[in-house]
Amino acid sequence: MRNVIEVTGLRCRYGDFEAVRGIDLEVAEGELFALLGTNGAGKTTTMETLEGLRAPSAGTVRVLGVDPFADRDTIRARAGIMLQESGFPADLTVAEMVRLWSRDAGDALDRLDLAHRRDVRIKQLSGGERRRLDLVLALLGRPELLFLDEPTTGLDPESRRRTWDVVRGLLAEGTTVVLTTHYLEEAESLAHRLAIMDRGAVAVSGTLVDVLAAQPARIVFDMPGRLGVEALPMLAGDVVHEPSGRVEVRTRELQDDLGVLLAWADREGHRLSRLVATHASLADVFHRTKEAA
Ligand SMILES: Nc1ncnc2c1ncn2[C@@H]1O[C@H](COP(=O)(O)OP(=O)(O)OP(=O)(O)O)[C@@H](O)[C@H]1O
Repeated sequence: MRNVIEVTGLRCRYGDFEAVRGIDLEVAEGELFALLGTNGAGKTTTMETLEGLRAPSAGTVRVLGVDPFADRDTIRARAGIMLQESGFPADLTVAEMVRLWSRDAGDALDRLDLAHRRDVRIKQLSGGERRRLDLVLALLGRPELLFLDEPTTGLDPESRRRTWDVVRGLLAEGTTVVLTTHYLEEAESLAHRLAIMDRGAVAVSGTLVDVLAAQPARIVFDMPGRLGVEALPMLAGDVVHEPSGRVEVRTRELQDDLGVLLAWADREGHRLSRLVATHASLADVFHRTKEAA
């Protein structure tokens, strides 16, 4: 698969302060790449560099085969950009704003549930509606590469799901997407590949599957009766018995340990109430990253 973005040794300075400290990134055609990190980690600075809005202090950046800062025309023609904050003319209506950008809004207003707000002035839109309008505008011209900087901040759960559906539709059509978000479940549901930044550096990166598989999975249940952990069968994972009676098994052998546990419960006639078995979440990976820092 062709790389749409290649970044090597990227550094970005604001005066004496180095916000991005030598990062490497690759984004393949047609994938969704999530750039995650704590506040101030350097995500927006990196995105702005990829979008051609900022020159790097050092390193090389290739986007769609060009240097995005030197060749902004290429980026403008082929990429859609949804910034973290947009400065729309507040007195224009939604329809006027869309016409200003393009003759053909296609069904983007419909897809993002804004068609009924066409004649409303931008200043009268709710925060969530404005965010959806940002996305509509980024989609005009059917870009092959889309930058989404915190696209669902301020959206209610239904609008967020609708936005995810739109993004999934774009991926199915072959669009490449670079996303930043503070909602880890958003990245977990959409990303093929991700990087977690911490204070200007990449702390973790890889495919979503590999990043999650690197952390132990978890089995949680209420210990039956008044049994102690010594009653449990031999498990590969570490067992923690909370005073509340809840047991947590952290394991790299989820399927095997779950099988042993269920066979034991069956044999002994126990019910494991509130049983949950789950692979690691991005939230687990994120917290580990912060603990390790
Ligand atoms: N114009 C600027 N001048 C000086 N420092 C800046 C400027 N813009 C950003 N910074 C600093 O650079 C660092 C990285 O900022 P950046 O906005 O890239 O982080 P971020 O990961 O996007 O954070 P957030 O999640 O809060 O949006 C922060 O410490 C920030 O204070």
